[in-house]
Amino acid sequence: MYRHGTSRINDQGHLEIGGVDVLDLKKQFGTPLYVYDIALITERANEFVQAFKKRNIKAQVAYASKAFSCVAMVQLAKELDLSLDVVSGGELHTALVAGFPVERIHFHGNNKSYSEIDMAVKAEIGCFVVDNFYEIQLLKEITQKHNKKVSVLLRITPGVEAHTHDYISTGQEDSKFGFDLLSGQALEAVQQVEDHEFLQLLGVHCHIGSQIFETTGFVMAVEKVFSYLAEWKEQLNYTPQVVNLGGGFGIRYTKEDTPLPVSQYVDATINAVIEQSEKLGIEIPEIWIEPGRSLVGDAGTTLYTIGAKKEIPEVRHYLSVDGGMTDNLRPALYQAKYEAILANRANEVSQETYSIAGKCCESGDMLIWDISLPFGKPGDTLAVFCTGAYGYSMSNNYNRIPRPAIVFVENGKATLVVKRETYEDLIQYDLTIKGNNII
Ligand SMILES: Cc1ncc(COP(=O)(O)O)c(C=O)c1O
Ligand SMILES: N[C@@H](CCCC[NH3+])C(=O)O
Repeated sequence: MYRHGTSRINDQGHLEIGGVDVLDLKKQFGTPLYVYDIALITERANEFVQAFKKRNIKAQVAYASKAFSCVAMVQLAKELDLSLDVVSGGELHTALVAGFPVERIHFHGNNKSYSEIDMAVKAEIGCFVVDNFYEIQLLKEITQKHNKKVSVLLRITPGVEAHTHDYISTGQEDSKFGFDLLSGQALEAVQQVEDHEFLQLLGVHCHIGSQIFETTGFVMAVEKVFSYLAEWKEQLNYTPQVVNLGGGFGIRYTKEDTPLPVSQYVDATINAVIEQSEKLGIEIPEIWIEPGRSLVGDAGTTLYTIGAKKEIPEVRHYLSVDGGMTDNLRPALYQAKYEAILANRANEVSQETYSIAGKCCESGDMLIWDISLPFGKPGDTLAVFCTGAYGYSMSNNYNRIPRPAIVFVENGKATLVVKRETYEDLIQYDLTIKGNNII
């Protein structure tokens, strides 16, 4: 077993995370269950923060809460001195309820609604990452209405294609996100923001994609951004206070993945920003980044109970679990790969190649296509690793399956932070038809 954070096999041959035997977690909270290793999230956050501190660079490390948002996670991000990236009214509401310092909240999104912007302006959040002209227009109206100034970063599409799955690369020119550079849209946006009394232009933002294993894309993005900053300096005498390079730092899901140490990503971007600033003759701007997956991905493990088995001789051996694409959409959406073990017999030798099926009425609801495990039987506990990012946050109720509970584990203690959904929760918005009356 590859060791993630505090995970280990204990004397009973069970998987243990954060000093807690996962079979005790199963007994107490049931399955499927998302388990988060808090020491590992803390370690990752510190790695990012220290990588900037070491270089004496002014920075903000904003946790991209789309990766995993719930009140307890946002509270943890606050404790870890991170900033917070939100992309919707819902994520913003979670942050406000969690008491996250508003000045460190950054609001993203390619189609923020009037009411979402209104909510954020009233809350006096730290900055808007503005995506398009419609949003500039809404911001003008809403800031004027409340007589409040807001800080703005302009999101641009740098035209850099990161080597990742098509659906998760966002920096290429043909993207729904951000202002286009080539056509002059970005320059026009700078002018519009600069000219408005309630909008303060802090700088630029770009994000080239997700699950990236090399530094080249980030360096190229910096070079591209600065080539345009040169133009803006010359034409508008504008220099940025902040350059935000987004998130996207890859993690190890399986042995095919080869992520770099956090400091290597950070150092490469710092070096590129310093080099380009010197070339341009401007003060080094603050560098902001937005890691999501790399802060919480490998800290999450999902526990399932194995139920049905189906053996098709010489074709495939299926093991079905009590969750699937409802709690982890990534295999179905991106053909994402995961590693897993039998958590109740973790020392036993693998004897069989299995395919792990979810319980949804969907042939594509497969969590893992091929994995070697000891002989599996109903009641065994399967632990799937690295499910901490975009698992719970993309979970759904397909087939009216309730969402799992979430526990945080640390120093031998487990804390329930999100309750398991119930069947009653599932029908809470349903109205009953009686005769012609909906009640
Ligand atoms: C603008 C922006 N920032 C940050 C992130 C977080 O990315 P990741 O979870 O890959 O670090 C994303 C998602 O790709 C994003 O779109
Ligand atoms: N949800 C995606 C990443 C999208 C990142 C957000 N821009 C994933 O699971 O990998």
